[in-house]
Amino acid sequence: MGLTNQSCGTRVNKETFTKSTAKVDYVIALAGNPNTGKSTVFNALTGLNQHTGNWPGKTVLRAEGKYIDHGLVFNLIDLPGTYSLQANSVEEQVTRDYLCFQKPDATIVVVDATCLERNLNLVLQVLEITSKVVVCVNLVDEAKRKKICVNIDALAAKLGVPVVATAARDGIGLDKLVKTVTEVANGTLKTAPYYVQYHDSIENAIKKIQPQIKLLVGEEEFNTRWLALKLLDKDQTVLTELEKYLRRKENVTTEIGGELWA
Ligand SMILES: Nc1nc2c(ncn2[C@@H]2O[C@H](COP(=O)(O)OP(=O)(O)OP(=O)(O)O)[C@@H](O)[C@H]2O)c(=O)[nH]1
Ligand SMILES: [Mg+2]
Repeated sequence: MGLTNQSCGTRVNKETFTKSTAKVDYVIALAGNPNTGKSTVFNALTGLNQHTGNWPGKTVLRAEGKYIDHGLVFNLIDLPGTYSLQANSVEEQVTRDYLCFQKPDATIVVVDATCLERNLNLVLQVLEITSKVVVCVNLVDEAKRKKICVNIDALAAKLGVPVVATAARDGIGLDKLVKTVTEVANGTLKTAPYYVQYHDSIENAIKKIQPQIKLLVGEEEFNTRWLALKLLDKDQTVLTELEKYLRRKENVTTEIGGELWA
């Protein structure tokens, strides 16, 4: 089945869209290895309702656009292609910081059906940051040509998040992708992500410092297990971003406090 008027940015009724553009109901991130079809998915969903620029302070292209599903407006962010979230490159840092500190309502991880194993490394890393994930197994047409068959249900059961097969260039599977993303974003579809278990010494260290991190950043704010891992890793870039985030939060609280007392 192809895209529907209801779900697709390119085909959505212009009048309906214009009325709703002022508000955004959900923010959705698109992540994935380079060349997996992220921008193809992005363009198919947002059509002309998109704009590009650079990420603040970086020479990395940022594209974002809107689409509508069931009257709700979704802001889609096309993140740079990355093989991991180790922050070894500016692209990896942009993607990791966005997922961690901007906290999108759902994240689509686009993977290549013809080389799934290599792509799953990033999926596992994204799952460590956020549980609100939909895996989009793209290029299934190419996989079929190479006689590769991906067991979508088995993959979903193993990862604990929904998995949707697509051939984005031909618009195949995108309506199901949109529906699944809506369900994950609004919480009607609950996920139970697979977490990598580390060596006992690391797991014990995580247990020790996680409560301290929860006290510092608040329980609901972040995936404190992931932050604990990064701190154990002595990842300075995460510390810097966390400090910035906490400073911003403190300023907002002070401003709100000032308004209340004024
Ligand atoms: N056969 C086939 N080709 C596809 C599909 N989706 C995307 N492509 C092609 O794959 C190539 C890469 O697609 P992009 O959408 O640019 O991939 P990307 O993930 O945005 O790439 P980067 O931004 O460089 O990381 C393009 O030539 C697309 O036309 C698909 O489902 N099937
Ligand atoms: Mg792209």
